[in-house]
Amino acid sequence: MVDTIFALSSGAVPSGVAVIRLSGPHVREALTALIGIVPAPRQSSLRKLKDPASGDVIDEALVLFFAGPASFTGEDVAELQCHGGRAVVARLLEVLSGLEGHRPAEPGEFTRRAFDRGRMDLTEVEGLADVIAAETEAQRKQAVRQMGGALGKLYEGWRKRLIHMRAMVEAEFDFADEEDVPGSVADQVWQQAGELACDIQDHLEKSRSGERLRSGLQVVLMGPPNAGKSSLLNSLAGREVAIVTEEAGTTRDVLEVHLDLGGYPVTLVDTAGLREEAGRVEREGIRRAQDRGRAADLILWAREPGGPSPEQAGDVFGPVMREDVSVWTVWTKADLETLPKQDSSGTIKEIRTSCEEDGGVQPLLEALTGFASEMISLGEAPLATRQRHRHFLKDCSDALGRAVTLSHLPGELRAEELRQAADALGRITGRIDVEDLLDVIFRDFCIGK
Ligand SMILES: Nc1nc2c(ncn2[C@@H]2O[C@H](COP(=O)(O)OP(=O)(O)OP(=O)(O)O)[C@@H](O)[C@H]2O)c(=O)[nH]1
Ligand SMILES: [K+]
Ligand SMILES: [Mg+2]
Repeated sequence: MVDTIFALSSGAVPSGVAVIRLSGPHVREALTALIGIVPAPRQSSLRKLKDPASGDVIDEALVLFFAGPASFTGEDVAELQCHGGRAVVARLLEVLSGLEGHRPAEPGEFTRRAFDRGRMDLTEVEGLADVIAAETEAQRKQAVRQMGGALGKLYEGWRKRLIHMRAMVEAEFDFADEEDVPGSVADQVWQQAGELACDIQDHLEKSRSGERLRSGLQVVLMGPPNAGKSSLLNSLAGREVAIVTEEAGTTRDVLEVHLDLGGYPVTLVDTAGLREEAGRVEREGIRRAQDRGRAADLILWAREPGGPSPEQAGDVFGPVMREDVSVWTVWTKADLETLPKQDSSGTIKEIRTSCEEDGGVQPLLEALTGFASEMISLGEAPLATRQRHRHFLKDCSDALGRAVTLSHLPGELRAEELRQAADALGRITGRIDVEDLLDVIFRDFCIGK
């Protein structure tokens, strides 16, 4: 028989209320041991929780019982909403450990059981993890949508269409000798397959948006030592995160803050000033700065009056630049000197800032917010949110592309490509062989979920 698992599902104690959750075949026994009865399902009742060994009252709690399979995990589930005192929670967990067939849950194990019993597909599981991790409004929206099944439904719909197409093609093989089957069924199928290929390609192209929203945009501050990068980070974050001194080479490690810009998540990264001659520690800092720059969605080049442009920075910055990443020039210390006339060609974005003036970084904040909303366009259609989705979507799109374009191949081979395309989608939702992926996906969860 499977174990009954239990865990503290609410946050750190002490807290006003703590929720201890149980799931498994012995939940009814546990309730009988603790409160003397199994309460009616889905109705909360106030009960005294007693240690079954001594009869000692541990706490008073609201007790909820969900009879399987109509529960989160599909098993019998109970929730004990007790007071969130350390001793209360510790004692309850200890008592539960002592009960026959009970053990503490592993991270993500409740959700794993829900998945194993078909209560959720993998995209819903991932959506749930994202709801728990969401830090901004746009992230929350996307996660709730995915948890509600929008993405899984989209993929399942496509998969069903592919299965249907394949059935049509194969039916035609079976009836190929018979006169009364119209020869154009397969032609229609290949046309539908072509349309679906376009839909999937379109979805794939937008997938970066969903991934960016999930993980946050990476905006990296770079520039020569003393350009004012750390001061900018502090001003944008509204708190003293980084050390600022007049000494060139103050920042060595990479520092980051999470900003919520109009609901969009932005990770702002401060880095060591770039220069050719540097000591050992600083050189390592510069290497790390270059690594972060290479992974950036946007680089803010900090330039004080008289300082070098990105192009003038030479070998320390040159290798960091990529075709597809924007670099903005952020003029710093604008309170000190009148800035040179700005480049009006429109090819490079230039923004004036000062950390010594009220509202001196406001234009930069606004520009960043605009950039984030452009990079992450959250429309009505659900977006792929993980590299994993993109990987299998690409497999699907490739197989479908072959099925559609290789019209000189025998129908059997083209039908096989349709099967592979459908299977790739099934791997995203977890409908087919994803055993190797499950540990990775559930590992991200906290205990109690
Ligand atoms: N007047 C004025 N001084 C500034 C401004 N921003 C930064 N400074 C000063 O410039 C100096 C360097 O600032 P930092 O923020 O440490 O510069 P950094 O680019 O992080 O320097 P490193 O970490 O050493 O590469 C400090 O003395 C700051 O007080 C500004 O907007 N106006
Ligand atoms: K400095
Ligand atoms: Mg610094």
